[in-house]
Amino acid sequence: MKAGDGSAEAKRRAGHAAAEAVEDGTIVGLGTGSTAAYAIEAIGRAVENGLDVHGVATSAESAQLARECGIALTTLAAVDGVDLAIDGADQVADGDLIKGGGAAHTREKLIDAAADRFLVVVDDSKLTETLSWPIPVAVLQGAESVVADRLRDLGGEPTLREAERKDGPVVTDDGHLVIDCDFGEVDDPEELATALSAIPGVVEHGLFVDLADEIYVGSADGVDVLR
Ligand SMILES: O=C[C@H](O)[C@H](O)[C@H](O)COP(=O)(O)O
Repeated sequence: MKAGDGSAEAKRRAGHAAAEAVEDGTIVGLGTGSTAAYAIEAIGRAVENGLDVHGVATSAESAQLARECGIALTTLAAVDGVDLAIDGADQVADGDLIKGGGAAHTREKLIDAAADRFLVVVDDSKLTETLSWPIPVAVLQGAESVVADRLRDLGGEPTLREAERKDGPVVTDDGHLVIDCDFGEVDDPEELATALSAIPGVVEHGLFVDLADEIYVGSADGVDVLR
């Protein structure tokens, strides 16, 4: 499940601009998805030219790309902190995000929230007035039907995410299932985020409230940075 239909050029611009914020000797959170991939590739080119960084990957996908790009990897457990994280988003409204279109939001939130500075990279198709994209909710295996009932109690329409080119549901890098829950327009993201986090069996949800420090928005004209 993927959001938006932004141009590759707009994504590339956002990813490359954010990668310029990476400083020598730092620990960098490496986001997941097609836009974050442009940032990872740009960091990789900087590493080839002598930049010394260690990456903390938010998914198997970003770890693989980082290795291909020559970026040394470490883990959250092995470092004192993350200096900067660069990650994509499926929808952005008033600085809040919906993430998890690639089912990576659990590790993404852990690493993005741990970073001193969290840069979001999106193309301009992701910007909206009010968040309304179905919210990805990672759940423990076996908890999907009780969590779905609780999501309906909150006014949502839950759908278990089905895998492509595999029978059955999507299983995340950490072995969880994903329910995409449509709440329509989310007027109070913080209230909904708190309610989702309180459901037993929910591992993590894709509402990222008040976490982003800067949002790099790529478009046909260039890059705007929203703070
Ligand atoms: O789980 C996936 C992540 O949250 C991605 O960062 C998000 O889906 C955006 O991906 P893309 O840049 O490919 O639209």
